[in-house]
Amino acid sequence: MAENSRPARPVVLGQNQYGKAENRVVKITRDGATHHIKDLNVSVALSGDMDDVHYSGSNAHVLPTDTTKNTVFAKAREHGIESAEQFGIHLARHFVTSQEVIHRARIRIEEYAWERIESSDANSKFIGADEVKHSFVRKGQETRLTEITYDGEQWQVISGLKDLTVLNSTNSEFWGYIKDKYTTLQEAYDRILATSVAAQWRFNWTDDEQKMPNWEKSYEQVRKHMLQAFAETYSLSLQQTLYQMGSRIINNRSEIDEVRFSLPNKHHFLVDLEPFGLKNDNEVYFAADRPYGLIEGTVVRDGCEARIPVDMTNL
Ligand SMILES: O=c1[nH]c(=O)c2[nH]c(=O)[nH]c2[nH]1
Repeated sequence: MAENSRPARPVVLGQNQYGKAENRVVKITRDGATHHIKDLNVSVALSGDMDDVHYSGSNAHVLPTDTTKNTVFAKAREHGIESAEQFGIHLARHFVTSQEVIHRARIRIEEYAWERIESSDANSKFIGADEVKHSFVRKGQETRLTEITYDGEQWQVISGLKDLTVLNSTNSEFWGYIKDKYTTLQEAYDRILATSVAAQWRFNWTDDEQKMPNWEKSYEQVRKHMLQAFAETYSLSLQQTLYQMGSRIINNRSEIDEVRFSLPNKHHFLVDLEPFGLKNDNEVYFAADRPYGLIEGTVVRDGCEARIPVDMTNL
């Protein structure tokens, strides 16, 4: 057989590519008290001289997918994420120019957009700004919910929302918890706190003699108070934040007697970049999707009954 010619094969390998898909990288850039967030889902697909690994199992030309994952996180720190396009171009160039055997890189990126949470009047006077500088709500509408029950005499209206995703890039700690022989969690003194809020609230309008609430205004105000309480609470646990969100609603909205929350703790783990000689001072995070802590609870006006079914909020 002539050198470089391929052996005759009855079955021939066609197009192929490989890499790590869906690297969930969150980059926080701190400009004093003002934080900026970039939240990406980055998928890497590489192709090149990959015949051998398929035909014979030789890995000599394989840059491990694990390395492509590490590269995404390290480059987020080293190069920064100005835009998804700029980051994708940088990554693709890196893979193709740093490894002779890689001839083509395809980088696909989904970007999740966030906007800042507006401050309450009291807090904006306190911090001197209309927005909380480290608090964000995911763009895109949440789903609004309602359930109405009528038995010919009494009304029960429970309204709510789901998929309202919020994030604080600072002002969250978690420490002082039970440690048993299975505990490995390190105490956190400055962590990301993120959740996708599912909440339901019960109106105290129960009969036609009572003045009916303004449902539209009520929804808008509940949502606002919920977001502001999330943003403005210095949190020692998601449980504490849950209670603050509920009590802010109960204290500000006389038409509501009870709120129930189901709050998944959307964990963001600081990526260890030390092996690549990089410091990671609360900048680059891996946004894990599962498993997640699930924090649930009811907040009720003193003297009122809790009637929202415990397992309703996950629907
Ligand atoms: O806010 C939190 N509450 C918990 O109960 C908990 N448990 C955990 O591992 N992390 C956290 N965070």
